[in-house]
Amino acid sequence: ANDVAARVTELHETLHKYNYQYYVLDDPSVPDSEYDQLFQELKNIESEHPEFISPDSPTQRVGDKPLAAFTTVTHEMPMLSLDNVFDETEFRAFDQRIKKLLGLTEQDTVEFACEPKLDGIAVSLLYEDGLLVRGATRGDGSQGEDITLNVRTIPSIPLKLTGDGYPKRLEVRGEVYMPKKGFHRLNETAKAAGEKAFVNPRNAAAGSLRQLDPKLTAKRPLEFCCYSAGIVEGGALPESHYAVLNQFKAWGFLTNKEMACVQGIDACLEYYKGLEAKRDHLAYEIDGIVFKVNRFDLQKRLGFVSRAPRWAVAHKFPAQEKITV
Ligand SMILES: Cc1ccc(Cn2cc(C(N)=O)ccc2=O)c(C)c1
Repeated sequence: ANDVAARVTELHETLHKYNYQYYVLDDPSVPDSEYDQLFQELKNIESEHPEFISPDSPTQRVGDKPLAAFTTVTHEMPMLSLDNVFDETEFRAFDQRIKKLLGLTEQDTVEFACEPKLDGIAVSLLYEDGLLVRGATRGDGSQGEDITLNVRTIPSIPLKLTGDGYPKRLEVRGEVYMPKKGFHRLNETAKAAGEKAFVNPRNAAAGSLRQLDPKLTAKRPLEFCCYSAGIVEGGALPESHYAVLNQFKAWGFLTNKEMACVQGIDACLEYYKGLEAKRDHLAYEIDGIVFKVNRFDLQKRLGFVSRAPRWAVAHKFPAQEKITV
């Protein structure tokens, strides 16, 4: 039996590696057929030897029975909302306020982390000893719904963290979204089946996460992109936001390949204009750019006003005329 155990371990490690290459690096080293062959081999071993089934096995993503209802999760750390700015004047005022509060001069520049604001659903993922133990929606920021069974079906959400050095308890926050291609394919299928179409990818992602039956969620083309940490216990993270995102990528999470770290508000405006120009060609819908003061020590000095941090804003794009599908 220990050669079965050895083979199971080897299959876990190999499939985990291939998933990472495919979903996080977007650079598979083997054809889908080879992945599928190993996946089927693991499924066969598990059906003959159920004692070898573990929660982090790639075969355990789709739960079999629907929930009667979602239970409520109280976030140990509230999931914050961001202040919006809508134009360059407001954006520059944001930068001025920060420099004033930090005692910086006109000539000084603050380093900002820049990320597209994906138009999806904010989700919290809790990992204990590297294993995914809970997924929850943001809800009202203090309480959300437990959607663990549904987030497990999303291939770009790791069931087990990659590599090592992660904290004992780590909460990873990010956006669950539906890429445009998957959205249009889903609506074609819905229309062909005489079902209602979704108005936009954000609603489609929300509707897919709110399914009580994880088998339905598993059929929806959802992705997860991380954007911050929540709880960190029994370990430490890097000292800046951008470094944390790169660390999350090493631990198995998808990060947005447009993300950048720039010096000063003028560079932020260049980044904003650059991304606005290519917004229609992106594989996913975005409704602005999130700019964060990159260094955590400066974030701490700036703090929050009520629930929104002083150190970050979402700089929104002008609303687009919605095409009716
Ligand atoms: C049959 C089949 C198997 C796998 C996949 C997608 N895919 C590929 C890999 C890979 N190439 O490393 C890894 C994970 C994964 O999910 C598709 C689309 C179809």
